[in-house]
Amino acid sequence: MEKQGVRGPEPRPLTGNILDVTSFVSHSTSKDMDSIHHDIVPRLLPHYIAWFFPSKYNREIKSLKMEVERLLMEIIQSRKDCVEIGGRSSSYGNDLLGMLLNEMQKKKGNGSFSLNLQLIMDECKTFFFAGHETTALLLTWTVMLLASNPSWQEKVRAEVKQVCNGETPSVDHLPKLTVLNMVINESLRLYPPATLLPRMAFEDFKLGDLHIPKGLSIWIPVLAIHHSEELWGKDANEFNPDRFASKSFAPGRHFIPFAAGPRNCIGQTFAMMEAKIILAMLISSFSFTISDSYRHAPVIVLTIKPKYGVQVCMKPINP
Ligand code: HEM
Repeated sequence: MEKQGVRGPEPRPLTGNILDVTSFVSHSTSKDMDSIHHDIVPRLLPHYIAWFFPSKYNREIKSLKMEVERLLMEIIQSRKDCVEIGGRSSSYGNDLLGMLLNEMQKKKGNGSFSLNLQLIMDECKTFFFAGHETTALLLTWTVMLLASNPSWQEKVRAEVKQVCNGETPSVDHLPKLTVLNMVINESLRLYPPATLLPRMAFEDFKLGDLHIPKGLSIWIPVLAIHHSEELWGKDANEFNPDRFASKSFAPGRHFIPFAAGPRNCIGQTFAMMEAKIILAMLISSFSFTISDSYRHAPVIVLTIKPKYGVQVCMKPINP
């Protein structure tokens, strides 16, 4: 990790978190199904009971759920009104919600699987949940890394200046922002927003020396894989975007921030495009350093978040 100009505590590797994750995974794959059930069911039972208990917390969750559904229903209804009442439009729109509503209308009454409003609302919730915090965290950690590594910040700024030439970044510019792409990949490697991928074995199979029985839950430890010295070398815990410059680098094997295979992230290209545009705009308008009040404390609560936030000092750059 470069140290020039870094104020406040130096970002530290994530060893503690990685060990926790690894030990959980090896624990859960080395036991047979029966003992796992014996272990896990008693541990989870209080949580199930707590879930249905009408506590203040549970009442708040339910009321927030209703509020989200009410807001979504309002948006859906206004789209429907445009087409069905006013005849102001022949389509529900060309965004995701519009496409789902158009599909629901087409399939109505033809006997095949049809979408209903509840399913559409659930899809909207999935996309919001899957797409919002993950992208926000990618931006947060990348800003922290750039603020702590001024020479990489300069390299990205010079590239954006040369490629975009003062224009707002467009779809034509994005493939040319290769240094920015390397920095984003390195940020996703060090701080993958989705730290674990839960899977379940649908049939018995062998994984190396391990026998995996049908029905076993397997948690793929993304964070541990991304920090493995065996896979990434001695500097696995350091910020070194250059590792992504190599042509021999094979995405999808050791680098899985968006998972891999048929259930990988459907929003991957969108998220990368969004991140590149936002970071390119930010870096061409501001220079930033990490604040003295920043405390490096990544915590894992499904995603990996900075416990005390990321405070940076921003200075406008005169064009
Ligand atoms: C940096 C940003 C993002 C990261 C790191 C990320 C990561 C992931 C990962 C790891 C999965 C697989 C989860 C699993 O298999 O257990 C996933 C699935 C998914 N993501 Fe993303 N995601 C990001 C942004 C987005 C965005 C912007 C959207 C939507 C606009 C999105 C929508 C989805 C959806 C719908 C799925 C479920 C796909 C399926 O099950 O077939 N994600 N994401």
